[in-house]
Amino acid sequence: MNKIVVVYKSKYGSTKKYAQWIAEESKADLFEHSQVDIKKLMEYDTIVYGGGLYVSGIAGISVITKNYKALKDKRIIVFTVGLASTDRKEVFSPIIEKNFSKEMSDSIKFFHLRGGIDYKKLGFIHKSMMAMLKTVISKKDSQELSDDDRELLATYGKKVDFTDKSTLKPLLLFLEK
Ligand SMILES: Cc1cc2nc3c(=O)[nH]c(=O)nc-3n(C[C@H](O)[C@H](O)[C@H](O)COP(=O)(O)O)c2cc1C
Repeated sequence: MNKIVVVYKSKYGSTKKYAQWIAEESKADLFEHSQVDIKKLMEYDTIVYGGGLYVSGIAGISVITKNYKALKDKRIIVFTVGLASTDRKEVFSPIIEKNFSKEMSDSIKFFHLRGGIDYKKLGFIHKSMMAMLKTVISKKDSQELSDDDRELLATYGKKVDFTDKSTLKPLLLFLEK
């Protein structure tokens, strides 16, 4: 039997929502990342890890990367949840390079999903970081702006939610294999 576990770290809830959907659809066990250790993870054949993106870091990913030696013969799937649109591979290659060794990235299967942001709910540090990012983007020439830059400027200070269950289809199909 293929025993599946979904583990996630979510600061504001988007990653948690996707993790719950995946666990429901694949009848997997579900844990917040602080509830698992290597002993728990070793009980499963397939590990799905989801983390929110914060300045290109994947929240809580060390539970996989630090334990990779013990986990490497398992099927590992990592999904990231961020604001950036997910159709541009060039955005995600550096994120994978930053968070994983070559050995890890060759054997882990990655999926990228869109989350959301509610500026009212951001903590002080995150609010300041987003304000700095807005300042940097605002200084760019308009020809230099990416679609994501334009979207950030248009939605800055507001609430946006791009979470969409249907975007999980490729991940769920992969899990069925
Ligand atoms: C300080 C900060 C940094 C962020 N950095 C990124 C980033 O590098 N790439 C991205 O796509 N989204 C980024 N985001 C957006 C979050 O990834 C997005 O809000 C996501 O839905 C968070 O998921 P969570 O609520 O499950 O933690 C950032 C948000 C904040 C507040």
